[in-house]
Amino acid sequence: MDLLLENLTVRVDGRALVAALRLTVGHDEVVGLVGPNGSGKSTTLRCVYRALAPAAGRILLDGADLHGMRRRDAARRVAALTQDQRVELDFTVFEVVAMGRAPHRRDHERLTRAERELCRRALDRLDVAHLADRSVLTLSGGERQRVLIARALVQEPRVLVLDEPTNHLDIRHQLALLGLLRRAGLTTLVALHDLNLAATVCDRIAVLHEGRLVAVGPPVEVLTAELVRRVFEVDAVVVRHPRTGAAQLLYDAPEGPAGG
Ligand SMILES: Nc1ncnc2c1ncn2[C@@H]1O[C@H](COP(=O)(O)OP(=O)(O)OP(=O)(O)O)[C@@H](O)[C@H]1O
Repeated sequence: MDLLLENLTVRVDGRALVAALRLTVGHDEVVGLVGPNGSGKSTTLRCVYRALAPAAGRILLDGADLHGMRRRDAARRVAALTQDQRVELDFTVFEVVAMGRAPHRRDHERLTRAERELCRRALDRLDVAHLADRSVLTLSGGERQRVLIARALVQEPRVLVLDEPTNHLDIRHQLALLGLLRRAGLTTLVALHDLNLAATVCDRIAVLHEGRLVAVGPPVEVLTAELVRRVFEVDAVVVRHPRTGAAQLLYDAPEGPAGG
């Protein structure tokens, strides 16, 4: 499914938080949204999972206006992992993952055998099967994050929107998650702070600066020392990973090296 952000503009109190953003994410493509704090990444994603409505422009899914759809129809197509998703009720991990089926079921309908199997597979893929019967209230930050990603997958969306999904994850689970996103076969838009992770996993990177798209393209083309200095205000050397060829940044230490 193709996702098209067509001249997306979001205004709050007359100020444009995102201005005339045009971006496509193709079927089976992983596009990374990067940019400094406050550049409009979460605001953009919030429009895609319909927590915010655009002031101007449209979001199209295979040509259909996402904000014109019934809530349930949108929820069958788009799953989101947001920054502020909390699970404060005493449900088990399995129950929380099963909630991802809600857009596909009528209220109080029992899960089918196939749906239970789908949930089990998602628990396995996110390495949380051993926690299935635990209360979500007892989980660590990284475990909870993986449970919420499993819930997004059982929603069987066509489009996946993730806001900083590697938050709380140790490096093994960060890489495992990003590998999973690559193999998921979904239209994926993911906000990431870590430019090296973004360069490792994304087909294309879109760079936001003060609410505007300033660059988009394959990581090796977009992540230049000049762009990193202009947008992120840090000095870095861009190298190629000796085994994968991915662009990777080596940042200059701030003045006064540790221990120096
Ligand atoms: N409801 C709101 N009212 C006023 N300003 C807002 C609102 N929501 C967001 N903003 C502002 O819009 C700008 C963009 O915020 P956004 O959360 O999209 O940035 P971000 O790129 O995701 O940042 P971060 O990297 O810090 O998560 C920020 O300056 C933020 O303070």
